[in-house]
Amino acid sequence: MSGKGEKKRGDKYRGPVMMRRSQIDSGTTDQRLLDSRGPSDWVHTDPWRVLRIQSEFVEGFGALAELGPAIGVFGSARTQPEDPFYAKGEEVGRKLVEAGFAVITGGGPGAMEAANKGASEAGGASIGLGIELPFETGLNQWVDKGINFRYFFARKTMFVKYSQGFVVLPGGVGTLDELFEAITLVQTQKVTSFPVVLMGVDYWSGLLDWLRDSVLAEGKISEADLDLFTLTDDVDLAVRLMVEAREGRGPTARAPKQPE
Ligand SMILES: C/C(=C\CNc1ncnc2c1ncn2[C@@H]1O[C@H](COP(=O)(O)O)[C@@H](O)[C@H]1O)CO
Repeated sequence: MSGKGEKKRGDKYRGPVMMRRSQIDSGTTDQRLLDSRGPSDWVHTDPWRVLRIQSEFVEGFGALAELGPAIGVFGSARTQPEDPFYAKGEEVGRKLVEAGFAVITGGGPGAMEAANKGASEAGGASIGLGIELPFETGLNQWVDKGINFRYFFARKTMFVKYSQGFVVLPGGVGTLDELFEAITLVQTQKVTSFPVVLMGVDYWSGLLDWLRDSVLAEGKISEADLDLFTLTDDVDLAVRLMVEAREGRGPTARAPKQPE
């Protein structure tokens, strides 16, 4: 080597960094990594968390990239196997698979387990996006591919990115959160052609009545927003709406937002 960039005896390189005189430190990068037993407070800092968050996106995208068309199924973690909606969840999972969809759930117990069971027994892709909770439940036994998330928001991104529609079985706050997340994304046209089916007429009617009688009446939503979901007990109808959306002939398709 010659000229300005000439490598001199005594120069020390660490990767692309050259050090001379007082800047030279001892040992190798490997040694510093493997030998260090310093304070560990930094693992609880936000910059470190950002890397963990990033890794959840990387793992999620990597695991689901080749999934093919999928439908998210939400519903109560507390639905017991003897509840009629457990059987309904199984039917939803099975019929979605028969229509060529993968099934994505929260990977937990109850309605999630039911949908995973139906999907797995039908020989389809049964996916569970688990979430770390203070009361650990783990992935249900019918999840055939599972990812465990620390962060709800990373997990939610996976649901929306890899699902082409949602079927929502009766549930509590977790289910309502997922339902309204989906509806917000459709209403604001962040996602298009995205059917959302509320399964269980008796269970969900009160919510729809309130949306119409209070929220719409007070001008907080528009009439068209009430058409963003379909209320039914009919699993075949739910699946048909998903198929129609996949084929681009769904009633839920809204004009895509103009590029900014
Ligand atoms: C409450 C119990 C277990 C909780 N375990 C969960 N595992 C995975 N995902 C969950 C869990 N709890 C809630 N979720 C998510 O929210 C929805 C269900 O919430 P809900 O409040 O029960 O309606 C569900 O779709 C998940 O994505 C032990 O019984």
